[in-house]
Amino acid sequence: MTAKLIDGLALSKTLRAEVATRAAALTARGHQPGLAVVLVGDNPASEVYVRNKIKACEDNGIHSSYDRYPATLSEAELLARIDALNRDPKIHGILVQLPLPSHIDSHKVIEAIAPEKDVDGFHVANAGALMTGKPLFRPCTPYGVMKMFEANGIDLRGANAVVIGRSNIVGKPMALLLLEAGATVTICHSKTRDLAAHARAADVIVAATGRRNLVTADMVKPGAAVIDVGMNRDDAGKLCGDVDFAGVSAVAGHITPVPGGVGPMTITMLLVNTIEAAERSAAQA
Ligand SMILES: Nc1nc2c(c(=O)[nH]1)N[C@@H](CN(C=O)c1ccc(C(=O)N[C@@H](CCC(=O)O)C(=O)O)cc1)CN2
Repeated sequence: MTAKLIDGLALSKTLRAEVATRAAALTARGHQPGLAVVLVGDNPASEVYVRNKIKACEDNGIHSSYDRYPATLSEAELLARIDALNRDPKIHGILVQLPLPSHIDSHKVIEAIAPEKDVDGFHVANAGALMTGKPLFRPCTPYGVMKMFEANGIDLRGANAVVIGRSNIVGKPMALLLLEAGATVTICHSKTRDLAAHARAADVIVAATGRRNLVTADMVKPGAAVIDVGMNRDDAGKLCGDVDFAGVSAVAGHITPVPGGVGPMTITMLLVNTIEAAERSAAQA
């Protein structure tokens, strides 16, 4: 079997066109959507992601502001800036790029963002609401993965889904979204005793560990959908995921590439969440 490629760039193009249409409609009514992007420190990967987010806003009719701070910024200074952005009517979404420098408590920072502007969906109010099925925003990466399932006709009802990784950003919300869609969900992680046995029983695998080649062909049931959220570098410095792409492609039914898979969808869903925030705000004006 050769797996069907799930192309995150192509799906992003379609979804971003819808975002641009909604942004234009809001702008015509005097409510241009606005996203505030905040970056602290000089993590090179974060710089790339932030640059791509700002460019995606520009390309699709969303106004963006960019606060770029040195790693020496204090937690109090960052909290004061978030407070100002919470009160700025031109800003509908606030994105604080993670990770933050270690002297800043990222939980405190996320909790300072107004839940109705928390387009990352990380605030405890949105995380809790995700648990009960009614979040204002779904976290962008797992939300993007759900769109990939939908666009490729992958039926999750009754499917065995294995999520590898238990981060607040990907693993935990991913598991909740799969559960909401009717899958039987297992969350595996670094302490899981027999990862291969869990993975082999799965119709759907979402790998989000940051460990290169963690998922190999012998761990995949023929025909399974394999979604790679990993972002690693191989020995030659080339970007790669958590899945042995060449080996697993020969067994899986669907597979996402890295790059060009989940990554672009993360940015696309940030735009979608920002539009939704702006539409809610316009509806209340
Ligand atoms: N505040 C947030 N911080 C972080 C998030 C997040 O959703 N919100 N997620 C990750 C990083 N991330 C978004 O910020 C992200 C990762 C990867 C990509 C992406 O487009 N990857 C490309 C390759 C890019 C490259 O060449 O390096 C791809 O896979 O094709 C976008 C966003 C942690 N922090």
